[in-house]
Amino acid sequence: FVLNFVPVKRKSVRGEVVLVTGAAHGVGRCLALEFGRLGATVVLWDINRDGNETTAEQIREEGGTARAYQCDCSKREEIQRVAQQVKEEVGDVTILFNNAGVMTTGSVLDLTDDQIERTFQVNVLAHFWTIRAFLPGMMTRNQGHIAALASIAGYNGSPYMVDYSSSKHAVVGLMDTLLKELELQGKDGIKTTTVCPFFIDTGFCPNPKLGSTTGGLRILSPEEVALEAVDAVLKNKRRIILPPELRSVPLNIQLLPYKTQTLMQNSVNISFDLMQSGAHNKTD
Ligand SMILES: NC(=O)C1=CN([C@@H]2O[C@H](COP(=O)(O)OP(=O)(O)OC[C@H]3O[C@@H](n4cnc5c(N)ncnc54)[C@H](OP(=O)(O)O)[C@@H]3O)[C@@H](O)[C@H]2O)C=CC1
Ligand SMILES: CC1=C(/C=C/C(C)=C/C=C/C(C)=C/C=O)C(C)(C)CCC1
Repeated sequence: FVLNFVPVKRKSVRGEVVLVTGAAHGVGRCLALEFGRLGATVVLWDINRDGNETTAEQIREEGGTARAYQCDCSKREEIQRVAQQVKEEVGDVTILFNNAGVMTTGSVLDLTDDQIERTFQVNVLAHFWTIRAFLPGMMTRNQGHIAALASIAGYNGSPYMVDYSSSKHAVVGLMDTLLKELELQGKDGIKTTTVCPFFIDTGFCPNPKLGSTTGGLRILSPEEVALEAVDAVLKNKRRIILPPELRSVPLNIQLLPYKTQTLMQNSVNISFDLMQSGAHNKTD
Protein backbone atom coordinates (compact mmCIF):
# COMPACT_ATOMS: atom_id res chain seq x y z
CA PHE A 1 0.00 0.00 0.00
CA VAL A 2 2.71 2.45 1.07
CA LEU A 3 4.67 1.52 -2.07
CA ASN A 4 1.94 3.22 -4.16
CA PHE A 5 3.22 6.60 -2.94
CA VAL A 6 6.90 5.99 -3.64
CA PRO A 7 7.77 7.30 -7.12
CA VAL A 8 9.02 4.41 -9.27
CA LYS A 9 12.10 5.01 -11.40
CA ARG A 10 11.61 4.46 -15.15
CA LYS A 11 14.08 2.08 -16.76
CA SER A 12 15.91 3.11 -19.93
CA VAL A 13 15.06 1.48 -23.25
CA ARG A 14 17.87 3.20 -25.15
CA GLY A 15 19.54 0.60 -27.36
CA GLU A 16 16.89 -2.04 -26.62
CA VAL A 17 15.21 -3.83 -29.52
CA VAL A 18 11.45 -3.33 -29.12
CA LEU A 19 9.04 -5.31 -31.31
CA VAL A 20 5.53 -3.87 -31.65
CA THR A 21 2.88 -5.90 -33.51
CA GLY A 22 0.03 -4.06 -35.21
CA ALA A 23 2.27 -0.99 -35.62
CA ALA A 24 0.61 0.38 -38.78
CA HIS A 25 -2.24 2.13 -37.03
CA GLY A 26 -3.87 3.14 -33.76
CA VAL A 27 -2.29 2.28 -30.43
CA GLY A 28 0.49 0.22 -32.09
CA ARG A 29 1.69 3.17 -34.15
CA CYS A 30 1.66 5.42 -31.05
CA LEU A 31 3.56 2.79 -29.03
CA ALA A 32 6.18 2.46 -31.77
CA LEU A 33 6.62 6.24 -32.03
CA GLU A 34 7.04 6.56 -28.26
CA PHE A 35 9.62 3.76 -28.02
CA GLY A 36 11.42 5.41 -30.97
CA ARG A 37 11.52 8.73 -29.10
CA LEU A 38 13.05 6.94 -26.11
CA GLY A 39 15.98 5.73 -28.21
CA ALA A 40 15.00 2.10 -28.79
CA THR A 41 15.45 0.27 -32.09
CA VAL A 42 11.82 -0.34 -33.02
CA VAL A 43 10.80 -3.38 -35.04
CA LEU A 44 7.37 -2.92 -36.55
CA TRP A 45 5.12 -5.78 -37.58
CA ASP A 46 1.81 -5.43 -39.34
CA ILE A 47 -0.29 -7.07 -42.01
CA ASN A 48 -0.74 -3.57 -43.48
CA ARG A 49 2.53 -2.89 -45.33
CA ASP A 50 1.88 0.76 -46.27
CA GLY A 51 0.72 1.86 -42.83
CA ASN A 52 3.66 0.06 -41.26
CA GLU A 53 6.15 1.78 -43.60
CA THR A 54 4.55 5.14 -42.74
CA THR A 55 5.08 4.47 -39.01
CA ALA A 56 8.73 3.59 -39.70
CA GLU A 57 9.20 6.81 -41.70
CA GLN A 58 7.63 8.86 -38.91
CA ILE A 59 10.05 7.34 -36.39
CA ARG A 60 13.03 8.06 -38.66
CA GLU A 61 11.84 11.63 -39.27
CA GLU A 62 11.95 12.12 -35.50
CA GLY A 63 15.54 10.84 -35.46
CA GLY A 64 14.74 7.31 -34.28
CA THR A 65 15.59 3.86 -35.63
CA ALA A 66 12.90 1.59 -37.07
CA ARG A 67 12.61 -1.52 -39.25
CA ALA A 68 9.24 -2.47 -40.75
CA TYR A 69 8.27 -6.07 -41.53
CA GLN A 70 5.03 -7.22 -43.07
CA CYS A 71 3.63 -10.08 -41.01
CA ASP A 72 0.18 -11.62 -40.84
CA CYS A 73 -0.07 -12.51 -37.17
CA SER A 74 -2.92 -14.94 -37.82
CA LYS A 75 -0.38 -17.33 -39.39
CA ARG A 76 1.98 -19.32 -37.16
CA GLU A 77 4.51 -20.15 -39.91
CA GLU A 78 4.66 -16.51 -41.01
CA ILE A 79 5.34 -15.33 -37.44
CA GLN A 80 8.10 -17.93 -37.09
CA ARG A 81 9.65 -16.96 -40.45
CA VAL A 82 9.59 -13.20 -39.80
CA ALA A 83 10.87 -13.71 -36.22
CA GLN A 84 13.90 -15.57 -37.61
CA GLN A 85 14.45 -12.77 -40.16
CA VAL A 86 14.35 -10.16 -37.36
CA LYS A 87 16.90 -12.12 -35.27
CA GLU A 88 19.26 -12.29 -38.27
CA GLU A 89 18.79 -8.71 -39.48
CA VAL A 90 18.28 -6.73 -36.26
CA GLY A 91 19.22 -9.03 -33.36
CA ASP A 92 17.48 -10.36 -30.27
CA VAL A 93 14.22 -8.68 -29.33
CA THR A 94 14.51 -7.49 -25.73
CA ILE A 95 11.01 -5.99 -25.36
CA LEU A 96 8.09 -7.72 -27.06
CA PHE A 97 4.82 -5.80 -27.28
CA ASN A 98 1.94 -7.93 -28.56
CA ASN A 99 -0.54 -5.27 -29.64
CA ALA A 100 -2.11 -6.46 -32.92
CA GLY A 101 -5.74 -7.40 -32.54
CA VAL A 102 -8.95 -7.88 -34.46
CA MET A 103 -12.55 -7.37 -33.42
CA THR A 104 -15.78 -8.72 -34.77
CA THR A 105 -19.14 -7.67 -33.41
CA GLY A 106 -22.20 -9.85 -33.73
CA SER A 107 -24.04 -12.50 -31.78
CA VAL A 108 -22.28 -15.79 -31.19
CA LEU A 109 -24.55 -17.36 -33.80
CA ASP A 110 -24.14 -14.59 -36.39
CA LEU A 111 -20.33 -14.70 -36.47
CA THR A 112 -18.81 -17.01 -39.05
CA ASP A 113 -16.58 -19.93 -38.05
CA ASP A 114 -13.67 -18.19 -39.82
CA GLN A 115 -14.20 -14.97 -37.85
CA ILE A 116 -14.12 -16.79 -34.52
CA GLU A 117 -10.98 -18.68 -35.51
CA ARG A 118 -9.25 -15.54 -36.74
CA THR A 119 -10.05 -13.66 -33.53
CA PHE A 120 -8.26 -16.35 -31.55
CA GLN A 121 -5.39 -16.66 -34.05
CA VAL A 122 -4.54 -12.93 -33.96
CA ASN A 123 -5.61 -12.00 -30.42
CA VAL A 124 -4.29 -15.06 -28.56
CA LEU A 125 -2.29 -17.62 -30.54
CA ALA A 126 -0.01 -14.97 -32.08
CA HIS A 127 1.09 -14.11 -28.52
CA PHE A 128 2.19 -17.72 -28.01
CA TRP A 129 4.15 -17.81 -31.27
CA THR A 130 5.94 -14.50 -30.64
CA ILE A 131 6.67 -15.39 -27.01
CA ARG A 132 8.03 -18.80 -28.04
CA ALA A 133 10.21 -17.09 -30.68
CA PHE A 134 11.72 -14.36 -28.48
CA LEU A 135 11.55 -15.64 -24.88
CA PRO A 136 14.51 -18.06 -25.24
CA GLY A 137 16.93 -15.14 -25.82
CA MET A 138 15.47 -13.31 -22.81
CA MET A 139 15.82 -16.48 -20.68
CA THR A 140 19.51 -16.82 -21.57
CA ARG A 141 20.18 -13.27 -20.36
CA ASN A 142 17.50 -13.32 -17.64
CA GLN A 143 16.50 -9.94 -18.98
CA GLY A 144 13.62 -8.72 -21.08
CA HIS A 145 10.03 -7.62 -21.10
CA ILE A 146 6.84 -9.07 -22.57
CA ALA A 147 3.83 -6.76 -22.84
CA ALA A 148 0.33 -7.31 -24.16
CA LEU A 149 -2.45 -4.98 -25.23
CA ALA A 150 -5.40 -6.85 -23.72
CA SER A 151 -8.61 -4.97 -22.82
CA ILE A 152 -10.97 -4.31 -19.94
CA ALA A 153 -13.05 -6.87 -21.86
CA GLY A 154 -10.46 -9.36 -20.58
CA TYR A 155 -12.14 -8.99 -17.17
CA ASN A 156 -15.64 -7.88 -18.10
CA GLY A 157 -16.81 -9.10 -21.47
CA SER A 158 -19.36 -7.42 -23.66
CA PRO A 159 -22.43 -8.95 -25.33
CA TYR A 160 -22.09 -9.18 -29.12
CA MET A 161 -18.36 -9.54 -28.60
CA VAL A 162 -18.25 -13.05 -27.21
CA ASP A 163 -15.28 -14.14 -29.33
CA TYR A 164 -13.36 -10.90 -28.75
CA SER A 165 -14.05 -10.77 -24.99
CA SER A 166 -13.10 -14.41 -24.46
CA SER A 167 -9.90 -13.89 -26.49
CA LYS A 168 -8.97 -11.00 -24.18
CA HIS A 169 -9.76 -13.13 -21.09
CA ALA A 170 -7.30 -15.63 -22.58
CA VAL A 171 -4.61 -12.95 -22.97
CA VAL A 172 -5.04 -11.89 -19.33
CA GLY A 173 -4.75 -15.54 -18.28
CA LEU A 174 -1.74 -16.10 -20.51
CA MET A 175 0.12 -13.08 -19.14
CA ASP A 176 -0.71 -13.83 -15.47
CA THR A 177 0.39 -17.43 -15.81
CA LEU A 178 3.50 -16.62 -17.83
CA LEU A 179 4.68 -14.33 -15.06
CA LYS A 180 4.17 -17.05 -12.43
CA GLU A 181 6.09 -19.54 -14.56
CA LEU A 182 9.00 -17.14 -15.09
CA GLU A 183 9.15 -16.43 -11.35
CA LEU A 184 9.18 -20.15 -10.54
CA GLN A 185 12.04 -20.61 -13.02
CA GLY A 186 14.01 -17.87 -11.24
CA LYS A 187 13.79 -15.56 -14.27
CA ASP A 188 13.06 -12.47 -12.22
CA GLY A 189 14.80 -10.27 -14.79
CA ILE A 190 12.02 -10.85 -17.30
CA LYS A 191 9.05 -8.57 -16.64
CA THR A 192 5.50 -8.63 -17.97
CA THR A 193 2.92 -5.89 -18.49
CA THR A 194 -0.74 -6.37 -19.38
CA VAL A 195 -2.60 -3.27 -20.58
CA CYS A 196 -6.39 -3.30 -20.16
CA PRO A 197 -8.06 -0.24 -21.67
CA PHE A 198 -11.69 0.70 -22.13
CA PHE A 199 -12.74 1.74 -25.67
CA ILE A 200 -10.18 3.71 -27.71
CA ASP A 201 -10.92 6.06 -30.57
CA THR A 202 -9.08 4.23 -33.38
CA GLY A 203 -11.92 2.96 -35.58
CA PHE A 204 -11.16 -0.56 -34.33
CA CYS A 205 -14.53 -0.92 -32.62
CA PRO A 206 -17.30 0.22 -34.97
CA ASN A 207 -18.68 3.47 -33.57
CA PRO A 208 -18.55 2.94 -29.79
CA LYS A 209 -20.92 5.22 -27.86
CA LEU A 210 -21.74 5.84 -24.21
CA GLY A 211 -25.19 6.83 -22.92
CA SER A 212 -25.85 10.14 -21.13
CA THR A 213 -24.92 8.76 -17.66
CA THR A 214 -21.27 7.90 -18.16
CA GLY A 215 -20.11 8.05 -14.54
CA GLY A 216 -17.04 9.97 -15.77
CA LEU A 217 -16.18 7.28 -18.33
CA ARG A 218 -15.01 8.38 -21.76
CA ILE A 219 -13.57 6.96 -24.95
CA LEU A 220 -9.75 7.05 -24.74
CA SER A 221 -7.30 8.34 -27.35
CA PRO A 222 -4.63 5.99 -28.80
CA GLU A 223 -1.94 8.50 -27.79
CA GLU A 224 -2.88 8.47 -24.10
CA VAL A 225 -3.17 4.67 -24.02
CA ALA A 226 0.27 4.31 -25.62
CA LEU A 227 1.87 6.83 -23.23
CA GLU A 228 0.43 5.02 -20.19
CA ALA A 229 1.40 1.62 -21.63
CA VAL A 230 5.02 2.67 -22.27
CA ASP A 231 5.18 4.21 -18.80
CA ALA A 232 3.93 0.91 -17.35
CA VAL A 233 6.65 -1.01 -19.18
CA LEU A 234 9.35 1.41 -18.04
CA LYS A 235 8.12 1.04 -14.44
CA ASN A 236 7.78 -2.77 -14.72
CA LYS A 237 4.07 -2.59 -13.83
CA ARG A 238 2.39 -5.97 -14.03
CA ARG A 239 -1.01 -4.67 -15.09
CA ILE A 240 -2.68 -1.35 -15.87
CA ILE A 241 -6.36 -0.60 -16.33
CA LEU A 242 -7.33 2.51 -18.29
CA PRO A 243 -8.93 4.82 -17.44
CA PRO A 244 -7.92 4.41 -13.76
CA GLU A 245 -11.60 4.89 -12.75
CA LEU A 246 -12.11 1.28 -13.90
CA ARG A 247 -9.36 -0.17 -11.66
CA SER A 248 -11.96 -1.80 -9.43
CA VAL A 249 -13.59 -3.76 -12.28
CA PRO A 250 -11.69 -7.06 -11.60
CA LEU A 251 -12.54 -6.82 -7.89
CA ASN A 252 -16.18 -5.86 -8.56
CA ILE A 253 -16.62 -8.89 -10.76
CA GLN A 254 -15.56 -11.13 -7.89
CA LEU A 255 -17.45 -9.29 -5.14
CA LEU A 256 -20.57 -7.56 -6.48
CA PRO A 257 -23.81 -9.45 -7.06
CA TYR A 258 -24.34 -10.16 -10.74
CA LYS A 259 -27.52 -8.03 -10.82
CA THR A 260 -25.63 -5.01 -9.47
CA GLN A 261 -23.03 -5.41 -12.20
CA THR A 262 -25.77 -5.54 -14.84
CA LEU A 263 -27.36 -2.38 -13.40
CA MET A 264 -24.00 -0.56 -13.48
CA GLN A 265 -23.39 -1.65 -17.05
CA ASN A 266 -26.92 -0.66 -18.14
CA SER A 267 -26.53 2.78 -16.55
CA VAL A 268 -23.46 3.45 -18.72
CA ASN A 269 -25.35 2.06 -21.74
CA ILE A 270 -22.47 1.19 -24.05
CA SER A 271 -23.40 0.67 -27.70
CA PHE A 272 -21.56 0.02 -30.96
CA ASP A 273 -22.43 -0.97 -34.50
CA LEU A 274 -22.73 -4.61 -35.35
CA MET A 275 -20.55 -5.80 -38.23
CA GLN A 276 -20.42 -9.28 -39.62
CA SER A 277 -17.70 -8.40 -42.06
CA GLY A 278 -15.41 -5.42 -42.24
CA ALA A 279 -11.90 -4.08 -42.50
CA HIS A 280 -10.76 -6.03 -39.48
CA ASN A 281 -12.26 -9.35 -40.47
CA LYS A 282 -10.15 -10.22 -43.46
CA THR A 283 -9.97 -13.97 -43.91
CA ASP A 284 -8.22 -13.91 -47.31
N1 LIG B 1 -9.88 0.31 -29.92
C1 LIG B 1 -10.40 -0.14 -28.79
O1 LIG B 1 -11.53 0.25 -28.40
C2 LIG B 1 -9.63 -1.07 -27.93
C3 LIG B 1 -8.56 -1.79 -28.43
N2 LIG B 1 -7.89 -2.65 -27.61
C4 LIG B 1 -6.80 -3.46 -28.14
O2 LIG B 1 -5.76 -2.60 -28.56
C5 LIG B 1 -5.01 -3.23 -29.61
C6 LIG B 1 -4.80 -2.25 -30.74
O3 LIG B 1 -6.08 -1.84 -31.21
P1 LIG B 1 -6.33 -0.48 -32.01
O4 LIG B 1 -5.08 0.29 -32.09
O5 LIG B 1 -7.55 0.11 -31.44
O6 LIG B 1 -6.70 -1.09 -33.44
P2 LIG B 1 -6.27 -0.62 -34.93
O7 LIG B 1 -7.18 -1.36 -35.83
O8 LIG B 1 -6.22 0.85 -35.02
O9 LIG B 1 -4.80 -1.20 -35.08
C7 LIG B 1 -4.56 -2.57 -35.10
C8 LIG B 1 -3.43 -2.84 -36.07
O10 LIG B 1 -3.21 -4.26 -36.09
C9 LIG B 1 -3.17 -4.68 -37.44
N3 LIG B 1 -3.57 -6.06 -37.63
C10 LIG B 1 -4.81 -6.59 -37.71
N4 LIG B 1 -4.77 -7.89 -37.98
C11 LIG B 1 -3.45 -8.21 -38.08
C12 LIG B 1 -2.76 -9.40 -38.38
N5 LIG B 1 -3.42 -10.53 -38.69
N6 LIG B 1 -1.41 -9.39 -38.41
C13 LIG B 1 -0.73 -8.23 -38.18
N7 LIG B 1 -1.33 -7.08 -37.90
C14 LIG B 1 -2.68 -7.06 -37.86
C15 LIG B 1 -4.16 -3.74 -38.13
O11 LIG B 1 -3.97 -3.75 -39.52
P3 LIG B 1 -5.26 -3.46 -40.48
O12 LIG B 1 -5.72 -2.10 -40.15
O13 LIG B 1 -4.75 -3.62 -41.85
O14 LIG B 1 -6.28 -4.50 -40.11
C16 LIG B 1 -3.81 -2.42 -37.49
O15 LIG B 1 -2.74 -1.79 -38.12
C17 LIG B 1 -5.81 -4.48 -30.00
O16 LIG B 1 -5.23 -5.63 -29.43
C18 LIG B 1 -7.17 -4.24 -29.38
O17 LIG B 1 -7.83 -5.44 -29.06
C19 LIG B 1 -8.20 -2.79 -26.28
C20 LIG B 1 -9.21 -2.07 -25.74
C21 LIG B 1 -10.04 -1.18 -26.52
C1 LIG C 1 -19.33 -3.94 -16.10
C2 LIG C 1 -18.99 -2.50 -16.09
C3 LIG C 1 -18.72 -1.81 -17.23
C4 LIG C 1 -18.59 -2.49 -18.56
C5 LIG C 1 -17.56 -2.39 -19.43
C6 LIG C 1 -17.46 -3.05 -20.72
C7 LIG C 1 -18.48 -4.01 -21.15
C8 LIG C 1 -16.38 -2.75 -21.47
C9 LIG C 1 -16.05 -3.31 -22.75
C10 LIG C 1 -14.93 -2.85 -23.35
C11 LIG C 1 -14.39 -3.32 -24.61
C12 LIG C 1 -15.10 -4.34 -25.41
C13 LIG C 1 -13.23 -2.76 -25.02
C14 LIG C 1 -12.50 -3.08 -26.23
O1 LIG C 1 -11.54 -3.82 -26.20
C15 LIG C 1 -18.53 -0.37 -17.09
C16 LIG C 1 -19.39 0.32 -18.11
C17 LIG C 1 -17.11 -0.01 -17.31
C18 LIG C 1 -18.98 0.20 -15.75
C19 LIG C 1 -18.48 -0.57 -14.64
C20 LIG C 1 -19.02 -1.93 -14.73
